[in-house]
Amino acid sequence: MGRINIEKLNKAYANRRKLPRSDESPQLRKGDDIIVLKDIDLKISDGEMVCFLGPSGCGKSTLLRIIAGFEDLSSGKVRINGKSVNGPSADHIFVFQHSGLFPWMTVAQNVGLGVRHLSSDGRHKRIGEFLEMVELEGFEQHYPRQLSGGMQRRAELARALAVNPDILIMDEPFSGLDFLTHMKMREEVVNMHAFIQKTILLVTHNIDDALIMGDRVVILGGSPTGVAMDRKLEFPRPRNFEKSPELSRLRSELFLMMGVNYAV
Ligand SMILES: Nc1ncnc2c1ncn2[C@@H]1O[C@H](COP(=O)(O)OP(=O)(O)OP(=O)(O)O)[C@@H](O)[C@H]1O
Repeated sequence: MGRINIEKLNKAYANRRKLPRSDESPQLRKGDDIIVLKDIDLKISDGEMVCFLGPSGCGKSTLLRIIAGFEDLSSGKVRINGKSVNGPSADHIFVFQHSGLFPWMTVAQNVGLGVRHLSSDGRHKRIGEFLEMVELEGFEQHYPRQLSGGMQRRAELARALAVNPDILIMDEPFSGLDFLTHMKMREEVVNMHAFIQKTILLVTHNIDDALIMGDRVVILGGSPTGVAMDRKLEFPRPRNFEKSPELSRLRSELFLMMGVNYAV
């Protein structure tokens, strides 16, 4: 189960830069707190795919790091399945990283990392299942350097899925991929989500990705950052902007919210 409850979450970092302060324009001094996230309230249901959008530097990654337990919050509460987060939990959460494969291990060994507790047969079966899901059967004995960038990303996805986490955290999972691989990977994540029904938190800069993939889109914004928009996406799948005027209208609305007048 992957239920997340965030209440009145605040996060501040100590300012390490020394800035001048004049009476006319008081500025932040070294040691003052910089508030990054303010009063974030979110309830995420088990199995929901939530896409987070927001301007660069607004605190999307910080929020996910706090949920994953890698970072402390300054005040407020984050609960996963009713329990307060106190540090990373490998049982519940898997953070999908690109370039996360170990180069000295084969694809099968990399994918099998999180399932070492299974018997040899069980491990073999699990590795096979997920390599098949990401269409990498036949590449078990390859090393990461022998795979294309897109194949490496799919192997990383198989590794994340093999762990069978309650919550999968993906911070810009498609960055650096070419257009077609990006589209394919996006489709794979949507299909995979429909199949495994796990909670997925995905940070992206790409409005189309959020609208095509998410069960819900959360836009972070403002200064300090709060939840600027939280919208359920109840559009049927596969989603298509051309066939759904309503989805297309929402797309234009989001582009405007992000400061772009003409969505292309
Ligand atoms: N360890 C840290 N110490 C001080 N400030 C930090 C630290 N980590 C992040 N910040 C600041 O917190 C803010 C939010 O950073 P974060 O990386 O969460 O933003 P983001 O929305 O994920 O950005 P991007 O979209 O560019 O990846 C930024 O202003 C950043 O400089």
